[in-house]
Amino acid sequence: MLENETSFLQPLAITLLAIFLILINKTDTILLHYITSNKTPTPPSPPKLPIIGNLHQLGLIPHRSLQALSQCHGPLMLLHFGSVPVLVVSSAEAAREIMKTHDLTFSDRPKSTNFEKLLYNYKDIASAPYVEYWRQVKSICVLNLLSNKRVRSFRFVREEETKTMISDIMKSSPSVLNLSEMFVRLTNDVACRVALGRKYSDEGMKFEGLLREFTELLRNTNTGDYIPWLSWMSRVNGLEAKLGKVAKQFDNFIDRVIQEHMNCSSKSGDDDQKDFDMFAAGTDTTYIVLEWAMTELLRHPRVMKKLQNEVREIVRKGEHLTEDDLIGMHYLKAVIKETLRLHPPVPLPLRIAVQDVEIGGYKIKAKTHVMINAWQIGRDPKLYEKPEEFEPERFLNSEIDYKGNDLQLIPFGAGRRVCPGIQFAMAVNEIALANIVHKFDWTLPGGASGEDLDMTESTGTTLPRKNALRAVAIPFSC
Ligand code: HEM
Repeated sequence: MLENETSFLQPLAITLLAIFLILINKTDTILLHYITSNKTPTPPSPPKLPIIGNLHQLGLIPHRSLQALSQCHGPLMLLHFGSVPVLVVSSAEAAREIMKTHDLTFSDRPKSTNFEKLLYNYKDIASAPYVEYWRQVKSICVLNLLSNKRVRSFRFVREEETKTMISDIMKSSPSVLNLSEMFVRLTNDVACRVALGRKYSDEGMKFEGLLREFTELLRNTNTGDYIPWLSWMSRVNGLEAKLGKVAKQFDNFIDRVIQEHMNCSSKSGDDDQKDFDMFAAGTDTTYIVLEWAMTELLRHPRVMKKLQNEVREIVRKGEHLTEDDLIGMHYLKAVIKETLRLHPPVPLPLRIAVQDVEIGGYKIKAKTHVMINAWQIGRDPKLYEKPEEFEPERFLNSEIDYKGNDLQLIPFGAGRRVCPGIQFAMAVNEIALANIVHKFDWTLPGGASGEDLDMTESTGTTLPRKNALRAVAIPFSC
């Protein structure tokens, strides 16, 4: 019986073992198939060179070179700047994935030696890591300086400084004016008065020169950030020494400001810390809007005339233009919006992935830098008719806004790290532009035509004109 049973069990055991082995083999194959078919690809990449990766493809005007590359490789492409992977985002849908859907994953900023040296080891809001410190300083800054209420309360500063600019223009008419310089001074003076209690431009070129060097250094990138073993270059080419010098001078300046505040017992040292961003993020962007708006108006006499008509109808000649008058100036707002679409002062806002994530079917690894091509998105023919034309009318009856809700227009970014200075910047720009076109008619030096106006863009993280904008003001007489 037992023998019989054994003889029955033996083939059964062999059969079971065989089934088991087949199953294992099958499971293995299924698993392998699953793994291979589920292996998420990385975004398309143009071929790269050893050591420098794709850095050579950036050219002098990166947002334009990246636009050309994305036309071959798509709205999500992976480049390598030296050893650093950089995801370049070139469509509104892809930007939505980064700045809205996966905002938390991309809530950090890449490190930069220049920011580290100039901004007290990332103590400013714009480059601070996404931690409690960032949350606190951003809310202090918004509460004290940038909320709607606070921005409204600084109205008299904007009106006074605009008046000073208009009277300077009046004095120099009909000579050729450097408008770029005037716009820089206006925005710096407003920012200094609001954040530091007084302006410093009346101390002559020393302060303005320091601010210029400071913002230029922040605009530039350091080779060592992308190719670490080449970081010695900044010692040889003088960049490190310059960073040290400017950081020291800026530190002395801030010390002086704090001392002045303490003497007046009006502000605490902590309060002054939040003020750095007024220079780092605020002034090097706001004036750029005025610069390009006037450039486009000089190139498009039809738009200039239409804007002047609107402003001059609301505020008659000889009357004083105030912020109350801006409410009805819809064309003015459309002109500024159109300027922000074509010339976003920060063309390539930067983020960094804090963890692995899948975007648009592609795998993005933690620590990948992200560049959102806001400049290209604003010129996307799928989103805008005749995208290269300056036509403020497109925004007259449009709901599209620039506050970060409509990803097709993101000059101020979007999501958690959106710019908190939108109201501040727009308030300065609107009153300044309205006054400039209200009080003067404008021509180009030597009677040049608008079509001949040089449109070359500067290079760097912000996008001013390469060459200063010069024009002639003729006081409006009838
Ligand atoms: C037209 C003028 C301005 C433009 C176009 C602009 C643009 C931007 C952009 C694109 C960002 C990055 C947003 C993102 O990553 O999503 C940013 C961040 C920032 N901006 Fe502005 N900005 C302007 C004016 C200002 C002003 C006037 C201030 C302050 C007075 C300011 C303060 C900041 C700060 C503190 C951040 C960092 C926010 C963060 O990282 O959480 N900006 N800005």
